[in-house]
Amino acid sequence: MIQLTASDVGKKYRREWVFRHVDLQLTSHSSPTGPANSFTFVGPNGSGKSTLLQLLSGALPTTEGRLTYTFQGTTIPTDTWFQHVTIAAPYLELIEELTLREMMAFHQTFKPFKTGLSLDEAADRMRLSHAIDKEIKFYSSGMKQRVKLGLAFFSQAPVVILDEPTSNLDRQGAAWYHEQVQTLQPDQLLLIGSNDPAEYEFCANVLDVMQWKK
Ligand SMILES: Nc1ncnc2c1ncn2[C@@H]1O[C@H](COP(=O)(O)OP(=O)(O)OP(=O)(O)O)[C@@H](O)[C@H]1O
Repeated sequence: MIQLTASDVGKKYRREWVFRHVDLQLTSHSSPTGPANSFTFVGPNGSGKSTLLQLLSGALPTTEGRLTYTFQGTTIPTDTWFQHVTIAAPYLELIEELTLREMMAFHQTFKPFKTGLSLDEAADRMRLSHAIDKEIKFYSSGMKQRVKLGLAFFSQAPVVILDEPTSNLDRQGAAWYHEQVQTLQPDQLLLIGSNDPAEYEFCANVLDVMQWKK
């Protein structure tokens, strides 16, 4: 079981607080069956969803308060937390000079895929078999988004963070996203940042970041 705890966390850019006094306990399911447990952070543009997700991923430091991470009962040092997290977000770019095959092989040098998933199978699950040997710079924005999401869905990571997951996806792409979410395992924890109710309709835990802006 994976657990993230935020205790009185706040983030300030220059002189402005984005949010303060965030207390959270985010835990994956302890039962070995069923879908992954998920939490969605909602709020208007600029309210701090992406900032909070980046803090929780360990990519940004907090200004005040404390984040603690435990995996299977053991506390994980902050500087190795990133090994447990996979993230897909608009501000995280793919290496566009690589082909999809090369991108997936590179990604797996630090985040292996779930056991047994080959590169060809992964491309097939992204619906990108036909473009596996094409450089990503020649992909459409929807194809790139499927690559970002696929890398997150298929990685063997206990925490999956998706910021604006269906941006650039058409209706078929959005349906594909919903299918893939269902394949996350019960011992994985899914965290979403969203403004679009259709992307988190399955999620039982919806948290408005505006509550931490007072
Ligand atoms: N690197 C930065 N330096 C200074 N201010 C920043 C930085 N990143 C974000 N901010 C500010 O922090 C606030 C929260 O931004 P954030 O991107 O987290 O919001 P968001 O809820 O994800 O917005 P959106 O829905 O538009 O993606 C905004 O006021 C933004 O201008």
